[in-house]
Amino acid sequence: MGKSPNVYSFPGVAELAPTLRQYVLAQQQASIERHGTFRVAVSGGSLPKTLAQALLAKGDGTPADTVDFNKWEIFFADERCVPLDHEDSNYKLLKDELLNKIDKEAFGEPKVYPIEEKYLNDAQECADQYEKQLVSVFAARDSVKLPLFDLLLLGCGPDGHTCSLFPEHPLLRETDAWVLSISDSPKPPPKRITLSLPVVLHGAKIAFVATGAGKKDIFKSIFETEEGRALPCGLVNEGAGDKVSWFTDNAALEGVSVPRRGSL
Ligand SMILES: O=C(O)[C@H](O)[C@@H](O)[C@H](O)[C@H](O)COP(=O)(O)O
Repeated sequence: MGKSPNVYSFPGVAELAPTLRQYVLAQQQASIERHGTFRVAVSGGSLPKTLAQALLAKGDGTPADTVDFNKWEIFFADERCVPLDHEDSNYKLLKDELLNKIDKEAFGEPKVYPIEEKYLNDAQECADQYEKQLVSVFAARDSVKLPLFDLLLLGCGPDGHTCSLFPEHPLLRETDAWVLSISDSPKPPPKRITLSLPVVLHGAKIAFVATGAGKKDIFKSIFETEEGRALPCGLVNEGAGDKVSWFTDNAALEGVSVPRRGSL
């Protein structure tokens, strides 16, 4: 890819949120201009909370600073195979943190694509059916090789995983399927579905949101070492170059040698 990812660093989440908002709304605007909707994939973890902080903030009222949720189509970059009202569900997390708090009168309502509960017992079936949902939105598999998300909003685990793509896992080598199942996730719960690495890399923009001193070691590895470049987050950096942006904080980047900026 050649070009490096953009790394943005802030004193903390409160300072990061307005820039994340600006970034997401710029992608929203560009996507609506391109094709009338904004197709986003989101992860679980700490992301929904930070995203809510960014998106539920009071804008300045201009179109460029207004979230147009009616145009949003939200998918899950990864999901746990549990009922949608289960404490482990990424859908529930997003609903509790963001969706339920949207002022729908003012900002509209996103179309959300959760996994289908009837397939929960079989992770592979759950993944296949989720892929079918993607096919129905992004066009038939025979007409597009990969779905094109306008924006993927992802986390970075302490081992360098992203979505439910874990270090050295065979799923990282999958080149055909759009959505994969995993039954031995090292992070509980074990049964999950995840977008494949080629789908992530194909995204128009990819943003990692990861903060706190707990990320220091893994950031050092990802940004400074060969080994780290082979971890799932490192592979996204390598494969998607400057389509990737990292929204992080000074605590996570302490002692990490990577060029960073404090604004877009
Ligand atoms: O379903 C999941 O487990 C998440 O999608 C996962 O991939 C998460 O994004 C990372 O583990 C980072 O989590 P934090 O943001 O909490 O560090």
